[in-house]
Formats: sequence, structure tokens, C-alpha cells
Amino acid sequence: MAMAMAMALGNPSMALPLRSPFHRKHAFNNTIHGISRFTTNTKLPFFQCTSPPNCRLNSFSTPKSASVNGFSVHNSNPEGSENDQVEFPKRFRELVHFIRSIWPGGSWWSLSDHADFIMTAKPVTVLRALQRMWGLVAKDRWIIFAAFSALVLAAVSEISIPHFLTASIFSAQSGEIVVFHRNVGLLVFLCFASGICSGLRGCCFGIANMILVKRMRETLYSALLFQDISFFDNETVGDLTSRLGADCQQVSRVIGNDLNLILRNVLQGTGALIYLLVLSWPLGLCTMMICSTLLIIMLLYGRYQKKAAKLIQEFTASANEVAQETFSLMRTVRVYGTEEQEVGRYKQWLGKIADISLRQSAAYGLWNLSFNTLYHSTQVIAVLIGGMSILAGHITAEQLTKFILYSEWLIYSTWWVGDNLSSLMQSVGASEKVFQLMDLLPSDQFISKGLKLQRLLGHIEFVNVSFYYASRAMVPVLQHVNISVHPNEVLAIVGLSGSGKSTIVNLLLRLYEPTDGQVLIDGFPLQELDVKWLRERIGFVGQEPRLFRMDISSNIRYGCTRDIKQKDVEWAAKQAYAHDFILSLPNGYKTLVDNDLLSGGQKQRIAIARALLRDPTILVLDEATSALDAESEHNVKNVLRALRSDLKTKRTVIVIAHRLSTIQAADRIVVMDGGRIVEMGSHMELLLKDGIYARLTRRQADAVA
Ligand SMILES: Nc1ncnc2c1ncn2[C@@H]1O[C@H](COP(=O)(O)OP(=O)(O)OP(=O)(O)O)[C@@H](O)[C@H]1O
Repeated sequence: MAMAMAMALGNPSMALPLRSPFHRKHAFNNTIHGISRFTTNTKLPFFQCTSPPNCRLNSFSTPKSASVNGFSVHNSNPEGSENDQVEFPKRFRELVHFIRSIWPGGSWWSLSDHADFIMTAKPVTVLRALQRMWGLVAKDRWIIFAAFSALVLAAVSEISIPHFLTASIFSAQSGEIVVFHRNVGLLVFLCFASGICSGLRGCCFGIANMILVKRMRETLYSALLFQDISFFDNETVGDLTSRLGADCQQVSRVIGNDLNLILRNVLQGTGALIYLLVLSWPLGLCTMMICSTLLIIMLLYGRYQKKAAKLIQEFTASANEVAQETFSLMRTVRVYGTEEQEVGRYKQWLGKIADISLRQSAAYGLWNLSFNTLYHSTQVIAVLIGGMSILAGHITAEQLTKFILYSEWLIYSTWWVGDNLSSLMQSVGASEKVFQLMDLLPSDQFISKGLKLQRLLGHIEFVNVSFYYASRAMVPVLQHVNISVHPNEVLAIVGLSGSGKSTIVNLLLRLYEPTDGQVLIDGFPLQELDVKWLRERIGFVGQEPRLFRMDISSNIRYGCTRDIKQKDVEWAAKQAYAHDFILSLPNGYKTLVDNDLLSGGQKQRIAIARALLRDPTILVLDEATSALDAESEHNVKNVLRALRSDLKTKRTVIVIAHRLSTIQAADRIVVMDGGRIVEMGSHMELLLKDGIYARLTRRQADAVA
């Protein structure tokens, strides 16, 4: 605003604290874009000098006068006086337009520029938001009741103090010693009572707040975790963590801060108003009218803040998203030297946040301005009407003093209510997306109780399965896929990148549901089986296994529901050829790892050990050996072969591999192209067919030679 004012006054040096080019551009596009809206030529004009020595500052400026975003900057060239005269009405019109735009309700205040930003959440009323919050803390309602009781006692004690204060002073003045002592005694009691009750109130509301945030985060987190995988295709990690972090925190202010203060001040304000009306109804009515005006301004201000808070919340989530993405891809950023670019990307969102915050601060300034003016008006009115009433003998000086003290109390209470109501509105704004996410029903697969078979044989069938991802509804990924994998069979799936191999596995793991057709396990449709039971019997090693930040032993045990001993973990690690490298780590199996602390091949071996430890009936390896060196791969292949030929543990194995050497020993090989199965048979059969598989094999052999 200050910059805008400076420009309006034609002072470019003040108007433009030039920093980086990005900042300049941003400052224009965002911070002061309200001004650019009423000018026709607003493209960073005033720091571009195109024709020296007469630095032409924008397209409609002359050599004698330059225009700063529509407002002229005076040039001392005397020849310019004629043009100055011509331009004066125009500049005056622009100045008037500018002043109108920053006037309350003017275009500068509009937040609709950002309305295109996705705000998918359904609006929530304050009452509805409070009901939802009550639902979360109702289990511990005792703390809320304790908080409210303390609040009422503190408010009554505090509001009584001015009465006894004035009474003490005037009883001392009139020499009524007994009354004076009684009043002072009561004052002391009220001071202690209000102090103790205020302390209790703060503590109880603080606890209630903590309970609310905890429950809110728990509920939101579990609601998110039970969503379909396709939900996570559409949401970003940064956005979701922002809802869990900043938004829940913002909502939590409601009980501990906003409600607490609003209720306290409503109680005290009402008490003060009644007292004032009893004392002198004409004076009381005047104060009431002023407070009503304040209330109306306060409601408008609250609505504005709510809207602004929602935008800030969205922009903060987007900024978090950028930061989160950059940190997780830090190695790529460093190698490609894009640090500056990433800072720019982050700053873009910060700029948007600053843009809204600027309006919020200006609105806060206006709100304070109204308050101060109205507050002093009450004093003036009280002295004016009160003074006249004293002169006329209608009221005493003691009554007027009490009146001034209580009217001050009333207006301050109104101010507090307004201030906290706007904060409440902001919290309610922030709560909309949180509640919307909390209301998401868990994925069907967690609701329906499916069948648990006595024994899983591992017979897998894909019957005429077609599929597309919801996020790309126009692109068919699988088309009429028919496969039958027999128990204890090793089926390999090969094909060019993007041909749909991993998608087949995704459907088998029921991460997605087929768009058409059915997946059957032991003759039962996948949807009818208990998904948890089934997944416990499937071992899966993905293309890029990721490890949790926990020790290696826990990483191998992860998700295994059997009773596992350390020796079982070591057995699995030995089978996956991970044991030796694990022992070479500083703390062996107790070494804390995460995704970045091990090599790709080491992570794959841990993931293979994790899958083997489950003793799965169906083992799915999606490029599980791609990061292994030739010898480790050979060893792991031997293990898989041994596991398969172990008659006690019959296992169906599905292997996806680009390295065709990995899958030559498979019972059957399926070749995929563009989401369809184009060839099927053993290695030799497919070579004889001389189709895609034979071509791929020849190319890989050529590459090795
Ligand atoms: N979550 C997703 N949302 C939208 N499209 C996806 C998603 N996952 C994969 N796809 C698309 O589906 C198609 C098949 O992907 P898929 O991962 O199944 O191929 P693939 O044969 O396993 O490839 P690769 O060998 O490279 O792993 C690709 O075009 C891919 O872009």
C-alpha cells in the first residue's frame, strides 16, 4: 500500500525498492497489481529505458514525463509544460481512480483475482465448524465444562471490579469508613478470584485445545491412510502434510484462543451494557449504537479475513509442496544446478502469500482505525452528555465515572470480540479443507469384510481385463488382457516400457480396480476376498524399493504379521544375499537406514528379504533385480528357483524384467505391447515364433556384444 501511495504521488524511488528482477516483476504482478488494473500499460514499464538520453519510461509517457504504472513521474524538462497540461486531466483521473480503488470496498481489496485457484472445499459455517470440533473433544467434555465455569467466574469477578473501585474512591471521599473498608475487602477478594479463575480458564482451554489438535490430526491422518491409491495420484504430499500441520494448528486456535476470548468478552460486554443501561439509559443507548456499528464493521472484516485465510492456506500448501519436492529431489537439483530456479519457484508462492497478507494487514489497519475512532467517540459522547446531565443534576460525578469506566469496558469487549471473531473466521476457513478430507470415507476394500480362504493355492486369472487410470481417463492402459497363472508356476511378463506390465501387478495387488473384466484368485473374484488376508500372502518387490527410517531388521520385518525371530530375519537376509553387506554396516542389523543411506542394489536385496520373510504364496517381482550386479542377480535367481522347487512351499511367481536373461527359466513368458498381450509361451517357443520377444532378445544380445 505504501508503495502504491508513493507511486500515486509520483515518487518512483519510494515506490520501487528495486531488488532482484524477479522481485520487481513480482512486486508488480502481485503486490501492487491493484494499481495496474486501472492502467492500460502496466508491463514493468518504469525501469526500462529504451531511448537514452530521454529515458522513455513507458509507452504513453513523453520524454519530459515518465509514467510509473500509469502515474507520471515529473521530468524537469521545461519544454514539457504543454504536454504536462494535456496530461494533467488524465493523471488526475487516474489518481481519482486509484484512490477509489483503495477506498474500502474498492477493487484493490478484491481477492477474486485468486478465485481461479482451486478451492474445492465446501464452505463451512462457524456453527457447523464448532459442532465438528465439539464432536472431536466431546469425549473429554469435563475439561470444557471446567474451562467454561472458570471463564464465567473470572468474567463476573472482572466486570465487578470497576464498580467497587469507583465505590471505594467515592466512599473514601465522602468519609464513609465502614463502606470504604467493605468495598476494599470486596475488591481484594475479586482480584484473587479473577486471578485464580483466569489461570484455571487458560489452563483448561489450553488442554482442550491440545485434545482437539491431537484428535483432529489422528482422524485426518487415518482418513488419509485408508484412501484408495488413486486418491494419492491426485493429491500431492506437500499439500496433505500442510493440512496435517499448519491447517490443524490454525484450527486448533479456535478453542484455546478464539472461543475463550470471545465468550469472556461477550459475557463482560453484556454485563457492562446492562450496567450502563441501568446507570443512564440515554448514555447507554449511545454507547450501544457505537458498539453496534463496531459489530457490523467487525462482521464484514471477519468475512474478509475468512476468505483471505482460505487463500493463504492454499498458497501455503503450494509453497510447502514446492519445498517438499525440492528437498526430496535435492540430488537432481544439485546436479542440474537449479537451486536458483527452485528458490524462484518457492518465492512465487511466497509472493502470492505476501499479496494476500498485504490486504489482510491493510484490512486490520482499517479495523483498528474504526475501533479507535469509535472508542474515542464514546468517551467524547459520555463526557458531553454526562457533563450536561451532571449540570442538570440528573446523575452524580460517581455515576459518570462508573459510566466512563464501563463504557470503556464495553467497547474494549466489543473490540476483543471483533478481533477474535476474525481469527475464528480464519480458523473456520482453514478448517474447511481439513473437514472435507476428514469426511472422506475409507476405500471400499477396507469397509467390506471379504472371504478368507482356508488355503491359498495361488491360481491367478485375468479375465478380459481392461483398465485406465482415473487421472488419465482417456488413455487405455490395459485392453482385454486374459492370463491364467497356475499355482507354483513362474510367469514372466516382458514388453517395452509403458506397455502396462506394472499395471497388471497393481491390479493383482488390488491397488486399483479393473475398469472392465475380472481378476480371480483361486477362482474367487478379487473384490470378494479379504484384502488384508490376501496381501499378507503376497510378497512384492517393486522397481524402486524404498526403506523406512528404521533399523535394517525392522525394515525386513516390516508388515510381517507372523511371530518373527531375529534368526528368521537373518535367514531371509541370507536368502536375498543381503546378510554379508548388512554385517559390514556399523551396527549390523541394528543400523539405522533410510532411503538415501544404501545403494539401489542393497535396497533391493532388503526388499527381497522382506518379501521372502512373509513366506508368500504369490511372489511378485517387478524389476526386482534391476539394480543388482550380475553375480548377486545370479544368486538371487538361484534362491527363487530353490524356493520354487521346494515342494513344501508351493509358490506362484510373477516376474517382470527388462533383462531377458532373468526370465529365460520362467515356465511361461507373456509379451505385452500397448496394453495388450501379443505373445505368450516358453522362451524357446517365443524365439521360434520370431516375434517381438525374439527381436528384443536379439537386441539385448547385440547390446551385450
Ligand atoms: N498412477 C498412474 N496414473 C496415470 N497413469 C499411469 C500411472 N501409472 C502408470 N501410468 C501410465 O500407464 C501406462 C503403463 O504404465 P506401467 O507402469 O504399467 O508400464 P510398464 O510396462 O510397467 O513400464 P516400465 O517397464 O517402464 O515400468 C504408462 O503409459 C504410464 O504412463
